[in-house]
Amino acid sequence: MTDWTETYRPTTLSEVRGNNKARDKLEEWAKSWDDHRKSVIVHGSPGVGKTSAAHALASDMGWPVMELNASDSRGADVIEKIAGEAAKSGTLTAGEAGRRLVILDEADNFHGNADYGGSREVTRVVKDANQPIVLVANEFYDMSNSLRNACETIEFRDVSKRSIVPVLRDICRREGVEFEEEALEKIAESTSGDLRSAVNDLQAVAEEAERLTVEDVVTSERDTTEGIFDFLDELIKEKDAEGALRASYDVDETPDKLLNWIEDNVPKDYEGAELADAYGFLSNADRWLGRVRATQDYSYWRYATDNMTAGVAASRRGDKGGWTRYGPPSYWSKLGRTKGTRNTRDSIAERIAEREGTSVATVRREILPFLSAMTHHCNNRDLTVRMAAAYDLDESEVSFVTGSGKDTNKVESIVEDAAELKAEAAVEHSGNAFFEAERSSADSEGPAVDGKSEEESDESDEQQALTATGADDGSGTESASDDAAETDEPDDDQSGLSDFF
Ligand SMILES: Nc1ncnc2c1ncn2[C@@H]1O[C@H](COP(=O)(O)OP(=O)(O)OP(=O)(O)O)[C@@H](O)[C@H]1O
Repeated sequence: MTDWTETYRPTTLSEVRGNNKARDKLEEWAKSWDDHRKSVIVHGSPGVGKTSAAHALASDMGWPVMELNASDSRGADVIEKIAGEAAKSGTLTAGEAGRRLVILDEADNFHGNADYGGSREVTRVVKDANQPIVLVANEFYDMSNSLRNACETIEFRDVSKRSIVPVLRDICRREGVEFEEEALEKIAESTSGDLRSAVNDLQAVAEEAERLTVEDVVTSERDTTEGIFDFLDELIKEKDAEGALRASYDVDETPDKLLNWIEDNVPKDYEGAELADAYGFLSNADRWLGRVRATQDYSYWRYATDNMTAGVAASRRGDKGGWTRYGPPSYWSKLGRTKGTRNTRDSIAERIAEREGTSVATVRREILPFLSAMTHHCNNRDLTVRMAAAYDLDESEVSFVTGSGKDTNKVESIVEDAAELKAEAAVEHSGNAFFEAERSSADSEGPAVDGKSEEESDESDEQQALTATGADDGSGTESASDDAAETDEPDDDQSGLSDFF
């Protein structure tokens, strides 16, 4: 059966649902392009219709599309050629006729591709473009400062349940699928803002059932999550490295989703040095996933899987028994999906980045998840207080990182204690209260680094350049620092977490 997300891809802007303002802005941008000649960044969570909107726009405007993405091997000179061609074609064919829309997909990933000469080159091309360019990105802040500043910006928000349900209803009618209204609502709810996932889920359930009922939706949700709980039990408590890897073959999840499940659940049973080791492996796994994204070379998936399964199992020390309430990656991995949480996350990340002298992207990908795991539900109160003190976190920020309720006495008292600690520290000396303390306590527990990161530092230049993907968030100033992240230089940021142990 064909993929419904393809069949029902919007062909005109008016079919793009749920982001009316963004849609109008995009249209306005295109219509006035001749006057401003700026490129535009369209950013937002996956599956909210950014790429579809760009294509729909082109079709509405009657512009042919030239699409490139970060893994394309064609390089910046190709974009330059396309972007610079307007002058030529403009003379051949009068006015708008020679116009085409350049869509740069995964624009937050270009710095990972050496063929493009890094984001600096892309920025230059984007600035001088003779054709309208739409840059599509998930993570606005993963693009360099100068690239962001050179462009107009349009944010696509998560699609509301209210906008998702009619899309699903429409598809059902066109496919001749009978449905309970409530079933559609259930699907819309569980995909929280991601319209593509909603359409995919709808298709998956509809293929199994004559008539779509709420029970069908609930059962299908349960089926896809059931296997994973058994796997987590095996990985975290029972199997050795090889067994854990084998067990993962039966799990029906992509490695990136699996990583979310593992990183959310491993702190429920691991602690101290074993947790630190496990996070070292998870962080390696995440880097391999980053390489997959940057290169579209899915053969790297297996290294990600090795790290997150065998690595995590091998980090276990001592027997684990009993029953643990594992849960879906509801908290941390969903952060950043809504604008509110994205703003909180980014504001904390910027502060930590400044304090730790690293990039916002590194903080977001590596340090915040780590802090979140180590202070989960404020279980380690002392550590949570030190963290709040070190980074000036208020109640809502502590609750964001730890996952605890904002108004709980626990969080309030932590923030009070943090204020006291800060006052004391101001007397002695300020500085990095949190990591200083962490580092010394981890030192005393023996080396926690898994050895893999050392191996990684022996990698080829090319791989180091790829590894640098996560380092260039552009939050710093342009020039020297950007260059370092975009060329072959290994970047200090990359050492990420392991440095703190
Ligand atoms: N706003 C929307 N209106 C209508 N359909 C949508 C919308 N968003 C997503 N879809 C459906 O999801 C599919 C994927 O959307 P699209 O690729 O445009 O999302 P995206 O935001 O670009 O995601 P990504 O960042 O992962 O590429 C579309 O083909 C369409 O079926």
